[in-house]
Amino acid sequence: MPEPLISSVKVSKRFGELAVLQDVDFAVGAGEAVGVVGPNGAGKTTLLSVLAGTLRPNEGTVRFQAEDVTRLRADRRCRKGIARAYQIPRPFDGMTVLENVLVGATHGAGLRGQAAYQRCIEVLGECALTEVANRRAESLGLLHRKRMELARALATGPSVLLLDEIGGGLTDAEAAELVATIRGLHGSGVAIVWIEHIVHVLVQVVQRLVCMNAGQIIADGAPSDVLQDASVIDAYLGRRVA
Ligand SMILES: Nc1ncnc2c1ncn2[C@@H]1O[C@H](COP(=O)(O)OP(=O)(O)OP(=O)(O)O)[C@@H](O)[C@H]1O
Repeated sequence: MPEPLISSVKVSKRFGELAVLQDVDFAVGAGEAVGVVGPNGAGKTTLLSVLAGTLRPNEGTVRFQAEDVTRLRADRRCRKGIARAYQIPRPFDGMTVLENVLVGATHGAGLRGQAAYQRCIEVLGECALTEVANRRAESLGLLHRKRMELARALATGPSVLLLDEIGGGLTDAEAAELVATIRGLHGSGVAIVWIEHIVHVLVQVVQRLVCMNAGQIIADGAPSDVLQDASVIDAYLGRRVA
């Protein structure tokens, strides 16, 4: 087996007495798109935080590009190529869309001057934000805010993009537009780990689905197989999905 791009190896995380992750082995290959589903409180966001470096596991290791990054801070991991976009976009108000994305290019990727600006122009295009580049972030609607959250993460030049329920709150038409954008990003070679409760949206992008329950991975495989897995139906879906 080749070394995965990013992985957790026997990762456990506790909050006080609460065991939120238990011995979780999770691996994503370069350029792969993996969806993560599971009931509320299953530990999905915690796993993403452990991969991104905003949470330190109690046991186990996180590896990225064949390096043990368990003790590396989130900003250092970002420089190496691990970027994260949040469910609730966190724009810098008072700044334009372009300026927000520039923060990702300068602080996240360490680019300066023309190189940073050029990266932003490319990313704004990839995220269909060119037309609103000079608008203030706080004036944007939800879909554009989500796109900007993506663009800021993308401007850091990631090899893997960690997405946490980025489809939440969108209409079906808006979600379809976001799917098209994320498919484009994946097509350009960025690996994607996407937590999402809207399963029919998720499976339009990912080739592999992981289901978590009570801090453990209970299924991992092709989306069609995982969605028919009896333990996944029991723990999460409640019924078979077509
Ligand atoms: N900082 C924290 N301190 C204490 N408990 C926490 C903390 N963060 C998460 N938890 C608890 O850990 C458990 C797992 O939370 P997590 O957010 O990882 O679940 P999730 O699968 O992402 O759920 P959801 O689908 O609702 O977002 C929950 O019981 C949650 O309340």
